[in-house]
Amino acid sequence: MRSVDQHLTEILGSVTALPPLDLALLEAQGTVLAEPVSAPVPLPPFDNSAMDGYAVVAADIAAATELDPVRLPVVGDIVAGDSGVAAIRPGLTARIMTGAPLPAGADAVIPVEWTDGGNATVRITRPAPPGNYIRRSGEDVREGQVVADAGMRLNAPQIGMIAAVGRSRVSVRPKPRIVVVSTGDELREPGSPLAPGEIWESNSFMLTAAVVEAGGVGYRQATVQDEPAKVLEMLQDQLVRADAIVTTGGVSMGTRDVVKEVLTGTGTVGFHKVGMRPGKPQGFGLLEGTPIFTLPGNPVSAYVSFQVFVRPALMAMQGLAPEPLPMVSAVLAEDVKSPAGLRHFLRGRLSFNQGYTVTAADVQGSHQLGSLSSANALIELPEDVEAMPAGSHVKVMRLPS
Ligand SMILES: Nc1nc2c(c(=O)[nH]1)N[C@H]1C(S)=C(S)[C@@H](COP(=O)(O)OP(=O)(O)OC[C@H]3O[C@@H](n4cnc5c(N)ncnc54)[C@H](O)[C@@H]3O)O[C@H]1N2
Ligand code: MOO
Repeated sequence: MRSVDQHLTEILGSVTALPPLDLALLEAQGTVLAEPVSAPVPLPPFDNSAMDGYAVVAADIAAATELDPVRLPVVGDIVAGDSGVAAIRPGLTARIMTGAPLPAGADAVIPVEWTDGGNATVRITRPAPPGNYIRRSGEDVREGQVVADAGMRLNAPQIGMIAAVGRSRVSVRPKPRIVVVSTGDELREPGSPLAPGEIWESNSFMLTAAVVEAGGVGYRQATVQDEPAKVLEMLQDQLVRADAIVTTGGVSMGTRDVVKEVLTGTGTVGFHKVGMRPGKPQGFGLLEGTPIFTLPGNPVSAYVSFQVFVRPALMAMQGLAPEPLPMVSAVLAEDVKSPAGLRHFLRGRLSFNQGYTVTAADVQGSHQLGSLSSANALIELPEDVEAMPAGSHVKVMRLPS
């Protein structure tokens, strides 16, 4: 039997970051930048007004009050998009709109609310210091500044930032394309009727969704029968569209454990008992250079295996650190038991009230998907722990929410 850490080390030693791809900005949403993006010009590129109002020389209005306003002739109108060649001299003002370039000679902007809004002449009722409501060139981003670094996932703010520095395309690590395959003669498509002995197929739906949650593109492949030639042919057919393949089922000790049968000795695929519960029977290797993860068929085992082994690999393929899901320390609400020598992942409910508390689900069988779907966390108990009393601090992996 190998440990969880040994199995993960083998996996991470075999997967590499996907080669960068040049994508149009919106196509790059959710991908990870492969190179830093920097600003070719400062932002804002020019000094401009933060308010709709009047550009003035601050000294001209130093004595302005409600009772004794300063009157200034309005010599022009400057709107956003103007070329910025306008200028004023002391004693004059120009009407200016938010985002419009500050005219040469002006050193303050007076919002229209501090004036009578005049067109030819304006009465200003309050003084303002130099710099008032002026947005200076470069005060957002300096010329040459890196605004998004390699390794950053492109969410809405980063996409906005990259557009704001004038870039329409970016070099990114594409989302890994993961083909998810279920095997089992007993499996039927949801929506179709069940004959005796059959169940509705759920693993491939769950894991295709988990791939998306981990930043990949999931391709759900229809279930194949437990027939060795068909399984191998289907897996080989999938290689053209897969950066990795994830299978569930057919990897333990049964007479029809077809995934194990056809992949043993194929490529570099190896099968191991891993010291964890759930998720003991695992397979991993490269099939014509493509990573393949053969996860156990019990639904909870498949899910936990995905989070523990496949997710970190997906991170690495995106050029990210192979992080586990976020972990927090929580206080156990009740006593728990754990099998000796195995890392135990218990489904639980994590709640926050000044600190985190976690309650293990009542049932923990690896076929009991109900307790996974109502869990929001996995309690991770180390191999050397056999019991933990209520009140102990435990490591808890938060499930994607
Ligand atoms: N003699 C032994 N038997 C088993 C062992 C063992 O060590 N010795 N290990 C057990 C453990 S632990 C697990 S986990 C399972 C893994 O079995 P397989 O990976 O071979 O999976 P299957 O036998 O195909 O299925 C197991 C179980 O899960 C259901 N299943 C499978 N695929 C799906 C799916 N896509 N959607 C929903 N449910 C699925 C399947 O019907 C079975 O009930 O082996 C134990 N046995
Ligand atoms: O290890 Mo199996 O994956 O628990 O049910």
